[in-house]
Amino acid sequence: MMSRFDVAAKILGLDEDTYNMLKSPVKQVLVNLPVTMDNGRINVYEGFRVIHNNYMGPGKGGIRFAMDVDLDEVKALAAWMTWKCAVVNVPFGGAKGGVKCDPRKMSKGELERLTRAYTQAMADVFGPEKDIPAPDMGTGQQEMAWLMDEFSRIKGFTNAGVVTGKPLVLGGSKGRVEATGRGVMVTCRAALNKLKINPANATAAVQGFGNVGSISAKLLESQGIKIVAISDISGAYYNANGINVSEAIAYSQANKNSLEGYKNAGRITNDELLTLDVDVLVPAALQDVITKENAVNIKAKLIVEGANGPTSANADAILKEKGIMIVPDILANAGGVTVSYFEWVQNHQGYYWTEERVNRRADRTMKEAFEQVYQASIKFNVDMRIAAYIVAIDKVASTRKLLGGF
Ligand SMILES: NC(=O)C1=CN([C@@H]2O[C@H](COP(=O)(O)OP(=O)(O)OC[C@H]3O[C@@H](n4cnc5c(N)ncnc54)[C@H](O)[C@@H]3O)[C@@H](O)[C@H]2O)C=CC1
Ligand SMILES: O=C(O)CCC(=O)C(=O)O
Repeated sequence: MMSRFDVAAKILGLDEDTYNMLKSPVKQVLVNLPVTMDNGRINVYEGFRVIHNNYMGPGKGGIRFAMDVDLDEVKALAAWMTWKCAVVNVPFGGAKGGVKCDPRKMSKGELERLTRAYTQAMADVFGPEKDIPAPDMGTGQQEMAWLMDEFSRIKGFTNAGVVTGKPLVLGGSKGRVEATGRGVMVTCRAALNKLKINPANATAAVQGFGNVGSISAKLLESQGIKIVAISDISGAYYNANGINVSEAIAYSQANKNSLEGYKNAGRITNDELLTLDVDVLVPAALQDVITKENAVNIKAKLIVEGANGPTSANADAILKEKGIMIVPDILANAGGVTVSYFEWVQNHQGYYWTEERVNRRADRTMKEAFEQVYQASIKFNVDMRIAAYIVAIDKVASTRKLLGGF
């Protein structure tokens, strides 16, 4: 995060005071969460919440349940949220949370107790006008429902706007589940258009088959793009004739959210998927999967980053040299936070929008953001990632100057 920030800040001529204010998080909270397990023992989990910045509005960002979460990762993810919200003009600052745990090895009851313990510990941090969490890796609608319930109990009244990505019956927004993948599809189409590649003749490989990966694959397929490879933590699956994504989703759902044993494709590794001869590569699982080691072998003409931080900083230069266009994470996956913002607006209005309205507004936001970043890349003669940082840092820095107060 910092290496890209530094490049963009230098091009923008950011003054040292503003640079110093933007580079560090405004708040970092670390908690230990004792949780009674089903066997009666107590496990203590480490939890984090970082608010990177709140100049543009309350903190906003997901909660990650994963074994490798640590403070450094959450700090980077929170900063990315600041830049992401600015790129799509969502009036929020950046935040992120995490709990070091393996949700796949926990029962539903254990996950509920953990989510409630985390919410209790963060009750003074969260708030609809302060810091608004959402789902990220390892969490989804159910965790958001528990979080809303626990927060509402603590505050003594129903508080829907404290969290987004909720189930519809609790004040969730239509279109939020699909929003991140939809944004990937919209920005992918915009990029293919610039590259003069017809989607009907294009092939794609998608890494990760959770919320972002599976829906990106499904929506890219709906645009005529042939999905030749998909993957999840169990491995990667390749079929040169195209994978039927709806069928793969149904298989995964019936198989405890795993593609393990998926038969209608040959087995390859997650690393092999990244270097397939395809037009579009969508990394939609983990960070740092595209490295300086494998970047030289990447054959895709376009990378659309569904995941946060999938490309390491030193791989960028190699990809640029190879002429590969990247739609960077802070643009490509911003459809999720855009519809989270719409959800928060609907919670405040107490009036709920149709799916058609949500999608139309989100698509427009994503197309406009793509074009703004694309134009900045031409104006400053930089790649799309640095252009996105330039657009975002400029907005946040100008807001800081208007706020004054020093
Ligand atoms: N859910 C959302 O709305 C948003 C998510 N993101 C980012 O997208 C990425 C994926 O998030 P979600 O889809 O929400 O998570 P998820 O938990 O729904 O799915 C994660 C997927 O990654 C796979 N995976 C895990 N370890 C893997 C490995 N070593 N190799 C290959 N695949 C592996 C899992 O099997 C699963 O299919 C993360 O980087 C997240 O921060 C970004 C913006 C919004
Ligand atoms: O929907 C949101 O508020 C944030 C989602 C998120 O964590 C992300 O975009 O990385």
